[in-house]
Amino acid sequence: MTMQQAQRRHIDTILSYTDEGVCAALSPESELIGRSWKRCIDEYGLDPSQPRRARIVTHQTLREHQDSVDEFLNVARAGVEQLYMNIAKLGYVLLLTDHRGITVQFLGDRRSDQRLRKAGLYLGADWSEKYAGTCAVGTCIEEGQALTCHRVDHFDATHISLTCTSAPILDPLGNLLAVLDISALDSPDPHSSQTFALHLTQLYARMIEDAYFLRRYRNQTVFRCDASREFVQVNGQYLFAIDGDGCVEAANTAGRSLMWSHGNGSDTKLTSLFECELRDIWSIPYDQDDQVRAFRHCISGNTFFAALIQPRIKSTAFASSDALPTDESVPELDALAADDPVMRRTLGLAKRLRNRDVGLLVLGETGTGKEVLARAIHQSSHRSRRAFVAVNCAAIPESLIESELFGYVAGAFTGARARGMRGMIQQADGGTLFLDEIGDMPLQLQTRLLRVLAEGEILPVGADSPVKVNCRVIAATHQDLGQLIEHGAFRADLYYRLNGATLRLPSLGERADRQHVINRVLTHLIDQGQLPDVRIRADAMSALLAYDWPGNIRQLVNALAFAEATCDDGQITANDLPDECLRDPAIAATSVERDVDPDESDPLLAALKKYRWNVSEVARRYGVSRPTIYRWMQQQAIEAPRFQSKI
Ligand SMILES: Nc1ncnc2c1ncn2[C@@H]1O[C@H](COP(=O)(O)OP(=O)(O)OP(=O)(O)O)[C@@H](O)[C@H]1O
Repeated sequence: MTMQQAQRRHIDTILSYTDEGVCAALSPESELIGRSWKRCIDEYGLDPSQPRRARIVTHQTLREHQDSVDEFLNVARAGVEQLYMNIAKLGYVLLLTDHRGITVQFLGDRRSDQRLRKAGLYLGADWSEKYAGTCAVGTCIEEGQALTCHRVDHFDATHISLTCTSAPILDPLGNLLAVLDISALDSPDPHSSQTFALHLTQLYARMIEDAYFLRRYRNQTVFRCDASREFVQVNGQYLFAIDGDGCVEAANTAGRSLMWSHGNGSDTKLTSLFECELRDIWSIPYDQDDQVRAFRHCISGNTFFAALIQPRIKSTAFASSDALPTDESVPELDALAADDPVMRRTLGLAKRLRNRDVGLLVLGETGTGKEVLARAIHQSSHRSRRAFVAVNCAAIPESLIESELFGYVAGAFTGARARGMRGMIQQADGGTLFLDEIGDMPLQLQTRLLRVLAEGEILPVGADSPVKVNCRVIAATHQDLGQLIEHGAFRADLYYRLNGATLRLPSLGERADRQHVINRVLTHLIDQGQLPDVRIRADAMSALLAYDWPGNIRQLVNALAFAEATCDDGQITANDLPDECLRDPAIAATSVERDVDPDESDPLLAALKKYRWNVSEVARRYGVSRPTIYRWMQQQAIEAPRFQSKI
């Protein structure tokens, strides 16, 4: 049969499948192929009688797809090349696609270039099911499992001479990251000829996935275990990145399946997965020959052998407050809190990491003091003699942020300074770069920033050669970066690069040491010459402690400045505080109303009359400040009678 005849026959098969919903050519185990054909017809509206040419995306689009998995591609390279060496002689080519099915890496025989390109076995080829129809990559993406799409399993008649085998590669959180595929232009007829290809592809996909996992969690302790004592160190199947309390922060696919078998997908402690105590885990020696210990799995009762993989930066693995001493005194950091448990933990971690070059991510609501913490870390570190450069990614217009951050050379663009400009990253050389509101950094710049962090060099706008920089990066945000990653607005690899450790700042309303913060902020404002020497009286302190501070420490700073401007004799009383810091005025009003003239329809006017237009007294009764009473009077057009005091 000629190729044309075979294609014609295939089109007929699919058309009859469309009409009858069954196909004798599909074996029962091809249920998944049948489902994909159905999707092609019902969901994507593909027409089997109109075979499509392979779609190769433009160079620019390819770059964008490659950039989005940049760090992963670096890790995957060795595994991909090794697999290709094993299969090239058998006539296979290798494709690595991103999670959308775009081929971001390709290894094939140059001599067959033309044929491969035509068949879509090429860099930049789009193998999404939506475009290419049923195929190994696209169907693997949709079904989330490894498969072989052999010859007439393909939907599109152009592909029926191909045999393709794909396996998914997941990131440490279980999301699809990439698809590994091996394909051949020609192959023997039986489907079973590809069984070995399927096993090999799955094996390498797992190896690459694990290499990426270990890379991502290189700064953390990884608990690696396997049913075989001999294999655990070379190729242990189950990987768990753990913190100092033995909590699992991430697991590879095999590890996750062990957790699920436990009926607990997240928040699992190793001590509830295996019959052991925390000290049994930490007593596994890192540096001795016999590094393996046996543990019994709680559910199955099976024995697993475990080893620990040491973090590259030891201290980040010991997030637990009892794993390392935290009583070291670091005045710059100690000053930020008194007795609040969350702050104690945060500052303990900051102390341990202040002299490490690991990226830090500071999380907290707006105004909780993220920049203040970043400065304190810088001041207490060996970088303190060099610059601390703060960049607010949300405040710089998108059009300027690139040149502000990376700088530019003379004549780089119209309007540029004649001598060029050193960007903020370069200004922070030797010191600390604080990237505030990192969640607002445009995606394209995230890619460039990732390179800076990975390679320690920047390329100013318009420059030919990169410049070396060595700065410690502390990033901060009040946004949920996990959600931004899910919506494609933030790069997962940048997140992991920035997040060597997370430092959380509680909101002011939650802090057990609010009084310390209030006193410290006041002292700070006075020391800085921003306020004269004032004192907070007890009634004001009670009100400040009772308030929930939605604007956190920034709001506190403003409230104290306001109160100082209103107070007499350098003493801040409750009356001097802004309204919002006091009791709800409506509630206050009801208590005032009780003892004023019931015939007066306006309670404020009644109160003013009752207290002989003594605004301070009325304010005190309402529990608000004098300016508030004046504002209310203005709003209600109430005018105080002239010479009231003489009446
Ligand atoms: N421990 C502190 N002592 C004195 N002042 C503080 C302290 N923490 C924060 N502040 C003050 O509170 C204000 C807000 O602090 P900062 O800018 O660090 O908050 P932030 O969390 O970075 O805010 P944003 O999310 O809006 O960027 C600043 O005026 C800062 O000086």
